[in-house]
Amino acid sequence: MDIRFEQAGATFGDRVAVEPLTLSLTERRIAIIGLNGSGKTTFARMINGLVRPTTGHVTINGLDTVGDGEDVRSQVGFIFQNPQNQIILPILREDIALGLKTRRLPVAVVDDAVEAILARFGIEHLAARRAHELSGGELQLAALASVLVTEPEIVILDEPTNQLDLRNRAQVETTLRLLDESVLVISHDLALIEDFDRALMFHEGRLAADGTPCEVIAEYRKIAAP
Ligand SMILES: Nc1ncnc2c1ncn2[C@@H]1O[C@H](COP(=O)(O)OP(=O)(O)OP(=O)(O)O)[C@@H](O)[C@H]1O
Repeated sequence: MDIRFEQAGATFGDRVAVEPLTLSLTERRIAIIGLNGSGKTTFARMINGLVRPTTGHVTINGLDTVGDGEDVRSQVGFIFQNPQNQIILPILREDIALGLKTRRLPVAVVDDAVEAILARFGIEHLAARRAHELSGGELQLAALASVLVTEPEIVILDEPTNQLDLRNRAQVETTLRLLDESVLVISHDLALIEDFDRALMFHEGRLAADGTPCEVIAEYRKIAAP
């Protein structure tokens, strides 16, 4: 994977959410940390084109997030802070199949892919369940399955362990550890990201630290200290 920001920044009205920055991300597991409102989600949304840069360019494997938006979104899966907002169809199996059906793939291909992803996450028993009945952890895994079934190269997760109990948190943590895809994780859960390949810290819209999780977490503790 090759994510490049070239003097790319984002403003909403006169509010600067992400100041223009230039960087290249090629590591497989990247963490994004920082205080509330520091620009993490905006930065992540710029990667799949959900937020267009107001200055500069963002490219993913050479594709521009604005000019090649559709191709970019097929390469970058995004799992939102509240996975319940992501599940569209009531029955989980149908929801997981949706992303493939919109690509007009043959039914047998869709069915095989859905069964494979359910098995990969060990959630076959949830396939016929209604999404609104699922627990937070089950829903988090279901949202991951719905995104990964379309085989994106990069997966972005916005606070994947937020509001999860210890058991569900461990389940999601293990799942993340075993993913083959490149992952970018926004998290306030520092234990989750401590063995990642690289960490970025945002502060007041600026990329304020970039290095190993150990180095960046130390910077974060400094700015978070009262
Ligand atoms: N759609 C929007 N319209 C206006 N302002 C926005 C919008 N999205 C984000 N902002 C502002 O941009 C800044 C950065 O927000 P962002 O959601 O990127 O922060 P964050 O670091 O992800 O925060 P948190 O940890 O609380 O989720 C904030 O001041 C926020 O109010």
